[in-house]
Amino acid sequence: MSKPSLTPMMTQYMAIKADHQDKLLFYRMGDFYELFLDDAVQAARLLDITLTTRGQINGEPVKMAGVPYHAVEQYLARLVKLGKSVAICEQTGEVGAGKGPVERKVVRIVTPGTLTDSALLEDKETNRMVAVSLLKKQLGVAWLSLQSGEFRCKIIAPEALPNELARLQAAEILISDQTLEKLNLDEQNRKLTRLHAWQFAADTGARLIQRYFGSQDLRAFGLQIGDHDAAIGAAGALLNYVQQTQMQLPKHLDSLTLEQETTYIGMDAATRRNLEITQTLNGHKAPTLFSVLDTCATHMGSRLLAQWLHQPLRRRGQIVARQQAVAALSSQREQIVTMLNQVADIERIAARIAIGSARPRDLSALRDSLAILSAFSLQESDQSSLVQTLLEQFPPAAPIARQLSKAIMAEPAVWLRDGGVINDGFDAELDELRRLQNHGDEFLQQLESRERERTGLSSLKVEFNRVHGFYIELSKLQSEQAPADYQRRQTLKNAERYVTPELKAFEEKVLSAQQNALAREKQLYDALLLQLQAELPVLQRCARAAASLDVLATLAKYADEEHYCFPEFVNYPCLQISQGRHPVVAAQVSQFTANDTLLDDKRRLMLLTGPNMGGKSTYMRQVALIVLLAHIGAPVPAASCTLGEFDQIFTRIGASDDLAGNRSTFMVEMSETAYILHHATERSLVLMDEVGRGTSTFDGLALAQAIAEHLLQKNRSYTLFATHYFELTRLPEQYAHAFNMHLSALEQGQDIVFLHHIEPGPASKSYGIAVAKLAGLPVRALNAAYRHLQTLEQHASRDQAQLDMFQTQTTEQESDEVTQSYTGKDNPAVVMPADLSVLLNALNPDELTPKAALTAIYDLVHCWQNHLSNQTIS
Ligand SMILES: Nc1ncnc2c1ncn2[C@@H]1O[C@H](COP(=O)(O)OP(=O)(O)OP(=O)(O)O)[C@@H](O)[C@H]1O
Repeated sequence: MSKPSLTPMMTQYMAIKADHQDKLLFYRMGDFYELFLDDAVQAARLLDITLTTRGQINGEPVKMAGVPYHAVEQYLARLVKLGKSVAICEQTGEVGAGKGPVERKVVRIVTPGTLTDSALLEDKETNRMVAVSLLKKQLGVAWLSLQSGEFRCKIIAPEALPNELARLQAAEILISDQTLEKLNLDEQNRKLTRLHAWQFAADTGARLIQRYFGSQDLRAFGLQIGDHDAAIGAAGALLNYVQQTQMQLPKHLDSLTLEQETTYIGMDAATRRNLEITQTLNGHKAPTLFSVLDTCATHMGSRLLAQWLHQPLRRRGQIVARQQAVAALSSQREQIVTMLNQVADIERIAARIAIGSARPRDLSALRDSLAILSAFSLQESDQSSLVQTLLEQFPPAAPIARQLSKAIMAEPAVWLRDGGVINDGFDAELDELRRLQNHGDEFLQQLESRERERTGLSSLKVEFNRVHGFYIELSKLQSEQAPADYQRRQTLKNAERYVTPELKAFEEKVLSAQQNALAREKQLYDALLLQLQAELPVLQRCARAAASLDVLATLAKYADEEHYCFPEFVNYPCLQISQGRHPVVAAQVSQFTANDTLLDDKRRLMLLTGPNMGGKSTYMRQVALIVLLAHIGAPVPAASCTLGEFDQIFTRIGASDDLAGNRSTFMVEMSETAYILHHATERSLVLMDEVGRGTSTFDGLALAQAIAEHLLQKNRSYTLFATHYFELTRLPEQYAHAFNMHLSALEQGQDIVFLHHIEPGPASKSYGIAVAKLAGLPVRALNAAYRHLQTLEQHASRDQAQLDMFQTQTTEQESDEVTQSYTGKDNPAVVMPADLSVLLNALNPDELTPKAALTAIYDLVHCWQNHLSNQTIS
């Protein structure tokens, strides 16, 4: 096949594209970024832009789509949200400098995990890139945020990966095909970026880490070749990827830390979802725990709050230090908020300084923010050592603020290329160039009056425009008398424009002064950025301290205004909450009923019953959210709260299909339950909401009972177990550590009033039909439901008799066998040996409909016959 004949520009395009096959290539042509061929087709579909053609290759039109350069950020943001990476190719050579197309180069690669541009980032979210590496059965995870400089790694069990990714809320996941094959990750996941396995090699990783931090030994980071190879490889892959996409390694990354499993309270992915920490179950951003609590003054504070909520601490010392800080800030909250309201997002500005993309307005905002922070003090900061440490981070920024005040104009231009960024008096050379330009006005005025006098022409004016530069203008009428040294430049309808040698010489001087001034400003600006890069650690410490102060002051508001209390931590098993509230639901309903909770070593499993809509899910989540808030050092929505030690929170709430993962609702329910039974300990909080309801009644009941028993006997976790299976409320008869509670409701005729109040003992009824009535089910259907309910209850009383016997026979050791014999409605073996007197006792003739009476007679006869035949056999 003959080689396609390409234009020089297409040849250049193809060569650049060959290095960026897996990305969309934005190829700069004048005021547009153009995409060609398949890239154009993809971009046209994803961005809804017009697909056109330009030229031909082998007789086929070349598909092309473009976006204007000034609006590129909004297009990039959309592509990145869709998980695409984009290579930005700029014109780097002089136009017309040589033969062929102007020189072009890829200057950066925009990927979901490496964003730093404020236009492409969510203000309140931390963008993290995570690398995953499996080496000899050891799974290493490393993560990095280019905006905050966070850089950490961890060794985890392979099955914990989905939970870790959920905790880190990864924007991009770097992984090799080999690792992906062995892990249970969805290959279609848009966040995956596949890299070669060699990029995760531990020895290369070690070299990159040591070189970046200028250290001789990995042990400084708590890492060791041989012990932590997978984590080292993952961290190395991240550094390499940043270098490749940013064309540099920015200097602001934190010292790499190895995170321990015991640092935070563990929460699996399902728990984070179910507790609606930063996202609702429907995928919305509000109302969530975060959206309700977040009144932070700065975006840095909001991001840190979200981070704290996803990483509740286990170390008591840290928690108590935060509690003390919140308490100390309470009386000075307004002062802090007023101050922070004037502080910009220093963390993100620092990141842009690190990669050299900070704009003039970033620096003026930084200057103002640092000046405010470094002058800030609090009177009663000595009540908390944490607050004192935070405040100590601000004064070292004062010299940077002073330097910026000297260097940057009060209100600099948006773009450096327009000039007007560097302050007057900062640089003698720049001042001189500017003087030349400004002096120009005086010169022009003098010239104008001189020429008027010389020519005696009253219409003479000296002016300037961008196209023609400086000129002398005369009206048409007087143009006849123009002196001989006036050279005509332009003819208008009513005027003539001229230049003189003197004016030309002046123009050259001014224009070159202008260009030189712009070039000098750029030089000075770049030098300033370099100086600031050396100050990055100060800036980052300042940003983090401001963010922490913001979050602590925000939490103080809840202690003051919403009557939240500080939990007390004890060294014995205890989960005691009095007058607890659900922070999100309480903010939404007009009157929230506060409720108590008490679990301890003797009360391990609460069986929670009550009508639909009675408040069971709300109550259970409220307990988990209070435990979570307690561990971020926040006050909690309760009158008092005492907590023992906690290691993990698990929830099995609600039913959702995982169609993409090829798992039915029931399968999801059981996999999540299996995970809990395998991992929960006696320090874990477990919420089980209606487990077993996804299958047939008997299977569901059998499973629910077995799961509750497992939690009681094996896991011994603090468990809240909500159920509609009333049979389960008998568990406390067998297990001393189980107890019943219910959410109360009042029945008024066929209607129901929810009290939402928790009370001891099991609920007496489920009120399902009353709730259906509230939901507006047609009267006809409701009446039919009442009739069916009556019939079913007659049958149930027979089944209940069987269950009674079944339960009295059960011992703890036999419970496994019993669960198996209790198999389901399709299995004839379900019929248990029946006791006639129990059946008869359960009958209430006054309440029987004729049909139910007939069924009861059949049952009795059947039971009697069984009894007789059993006797015959024995
Ligand atoms: N303590 C409370 N005080 C006031 N309102 C409450 C309280 N608890 C719950 N509610 C209200 O009742 C609604 C239903 O609560 P929830 O979903 O917790 O009930 P449920 O018992 O879990 O229902 P179901 O069994 O149908 O899942 C909530 O959306 C909330 O509006």
